[in-house]
Amino acid sequence: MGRLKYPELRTTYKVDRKIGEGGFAKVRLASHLLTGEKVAIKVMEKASLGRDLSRVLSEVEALKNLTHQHISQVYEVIDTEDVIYIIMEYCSGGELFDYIVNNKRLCESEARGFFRQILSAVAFLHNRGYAHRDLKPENILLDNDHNLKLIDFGLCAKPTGGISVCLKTACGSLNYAAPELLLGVRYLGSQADVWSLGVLLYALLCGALPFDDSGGKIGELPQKIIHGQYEEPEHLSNLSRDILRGMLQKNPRHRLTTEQLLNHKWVTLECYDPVCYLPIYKHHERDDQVLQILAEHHNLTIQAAWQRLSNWAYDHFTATYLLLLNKKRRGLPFNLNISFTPAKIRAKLIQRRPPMKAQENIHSSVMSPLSPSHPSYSRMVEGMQSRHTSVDLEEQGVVTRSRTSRKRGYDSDAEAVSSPAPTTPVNKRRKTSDTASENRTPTNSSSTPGKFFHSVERKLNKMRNILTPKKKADSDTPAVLNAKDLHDVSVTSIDNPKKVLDDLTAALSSCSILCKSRGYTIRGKVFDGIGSDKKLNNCKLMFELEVCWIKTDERSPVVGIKRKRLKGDTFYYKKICEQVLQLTVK
Ligand SMILES: Nc1ncnc2c1ncn2[C@@H]1O[C@H](COP(=O)(O)OP(=O)(O)OP(=O)(O)O)[C@@H](O)[C@H]1O
Repeated sequence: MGRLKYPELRTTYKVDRKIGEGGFAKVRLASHLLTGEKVAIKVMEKASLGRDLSRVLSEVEALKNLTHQHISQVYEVIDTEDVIYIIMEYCSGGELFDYIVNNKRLCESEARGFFRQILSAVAFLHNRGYAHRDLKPENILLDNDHNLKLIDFGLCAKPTGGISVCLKTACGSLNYAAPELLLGVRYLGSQADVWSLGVLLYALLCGALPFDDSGGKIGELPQKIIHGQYEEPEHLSNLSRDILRGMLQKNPRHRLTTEQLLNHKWVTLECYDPVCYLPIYKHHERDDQVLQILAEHHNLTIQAAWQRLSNWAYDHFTATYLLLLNKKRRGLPFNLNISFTPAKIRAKLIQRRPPMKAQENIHSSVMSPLSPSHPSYSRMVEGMQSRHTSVDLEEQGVVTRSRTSRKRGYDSDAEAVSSPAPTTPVNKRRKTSDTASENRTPTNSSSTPGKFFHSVERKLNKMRNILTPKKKADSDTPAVLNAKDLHDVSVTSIDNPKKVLDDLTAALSSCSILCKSRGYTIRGKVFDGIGSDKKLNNCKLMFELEVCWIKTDERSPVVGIKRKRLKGDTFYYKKICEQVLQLTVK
C-alpha cells in the first residue's frame, strides 16, 4: 500500500503502517532499505498545509540544526511538489503521556530521571537560540532504551537576535501555555518553555494537569492559568512543591530560568550532577570507517564521499551515513545491504569481500540471526497511536490580538531583553549510575553481547506478543498476552472474556460512547458537541479496548483489558478509561 502511495520513497524505504497523526502530518513506520534501520516518516501534504507550510519549513530547519541525544534525529528531508517527507529517528516506546497514564503517576525518582532528560534537551535548544513553544508529554517520545526524545518543532522560534529576544505569537496547547501568552503580551520563548516544563513535571508527579477545565465552566481555564491557581496534592514532597512553584510562577521574571533548573536541588537530589545539556556526539562528525562503507557503495573515494556528505543536504546520502553511524555507536554491524547496491559496484564489492568480512568479525559478538539486519528483526513492529493537536491560541480566541505571523517559527518583530542562555554547569559531584544512564550513549546500552541478545530477545518476544494477538483479533478467541510489559492492560477478576466484553460494551454505552466491536476489540468514539455530524473531524476522542487473556507464571490465565488511545486529548482519554474500567473491572 505504502509503495504505491509514496513513490518518492519506493526505492529507498519500505513504508509500513501509520504510527501517529497530528494536525499537520501523518507519521509512518518504515525501514531504510540499505541499512535495515527502522525510521519514522512524517508525511505532510502541501495542499492541506496552506499557510502552515512555513511552520513545516521552520521545523525542518530546526531539526537539521539540533542534534542531541534527547531530540529525535532527522535523517533525510524530501521536498516534492506535493509532499514533504521528514525521515527521522523512530521512537518505539510511544508517547511519554501514555506512559504517565499507564502508570497513573510517576514516583519522584522516576519523574526526576525523565525530567532531567527533557530539561537537557530544552536547555540545549535555548542554548542554540531556539524556543520550543509546544512542550507537552505528547511531544516527548520514548525510544527502545527508555530514553526520551523531543519531537514536533513546528512551533519553535529562533529569533534573529537570539533567545533573549521577545516573541509575540501566542501558540501551543492551552493547558501548557504560560500566562503571558494568554495575556497577549510579548514574551520570552525560554520563559514560556519553563512554564510548560512546570506543567509537564506536574503531570509526571501527579498524573493530572495543574490547569484543567474539567469540572469547571468553559472559559475558566485561561483565568486559572493567568492567576497561576493550581492544587498541590498532598503526596508532593516539599522540594517538589518548591520546584513546581518556581516554574509555575505567573510572573515570568520571577520564574526559574533554564540555567537555575539545571542546578535545582530537586533536579540534583539523590546525588545527581547538575544536568549537562551538551550533546554527547558532535553535530557533524566524520567517521572514516562509516565513510568507507558509504564510499564503496557509491564507488567513490573516501575524500569524495566526505566532500559530498559535508554539504549536509539531508538527502539519502546523509540518511545512510547517519543511520550507519548510529548502528556503529550501538555496537551493531554497520555494513550496507549489498542487494541494494548498483549491480556494477556490487560485483566489485563481492570481489573485495574479505575486508568486509573482517569488518564483520569485529562485531561478531553481535552477529546472529537476531541481528537487526536479519529479516525477523526487521519485521519487528511496535504499537503507537495518534494524538491531538496543538492549537493556535489566538485562533481559539483565548488570546485576542490581530493575526500576525501565525505559527511561524520566526517571530518577525522581536525585541531584545536580557536573559542569558544556559552555560555548561560545573560538575560538582561524582557521577552516579543514574546520571550515567541519563547521559548514556546508545553504545553503552547495547555494546555487550549479553545485553544485546537480551534486548533483542525481549523485542522479539514483544513482537510475537503483538503480532499473534493481532491475527487472532478477528476470530472468536481473545488474544493471549504475557504478563510482562503490560503497563497498558487492566486486569479483571473475572475469568470469562465474553462476560468482560459484554460488561465493557454496557459500560461504554452507559457513558454515551459510540462503539464498534470486532472480535474482542472495541473501538470507542466520543464526538464534540450535541447533534454534530459524526465526521472524523468532530471526533474528540477515539480509542480501542481489547479483551485478552493474560498468561501468568504463578496461576491460571486471567482476563485483562488492553487500552490504546488513537486520537484525542490524552487526559480526557485517561478520565474516560478510568470511568469505563471502573464500571467493568469490579
Ligand atoms: N520519531 C517518531 N517516532 C515514533 N512516532 C512518532 C515520531 N514522530 C511522531 N510520531 C508520532 O506521530 C504523532 C504526530 O507527530 P507530530 O506531533 O510530529 O505531528 P504534527 O502534525 O506536527 O503534530 P501537531 O499537530 O501537534 O503539530 C506523534 O504524537 C507520535 O505519536
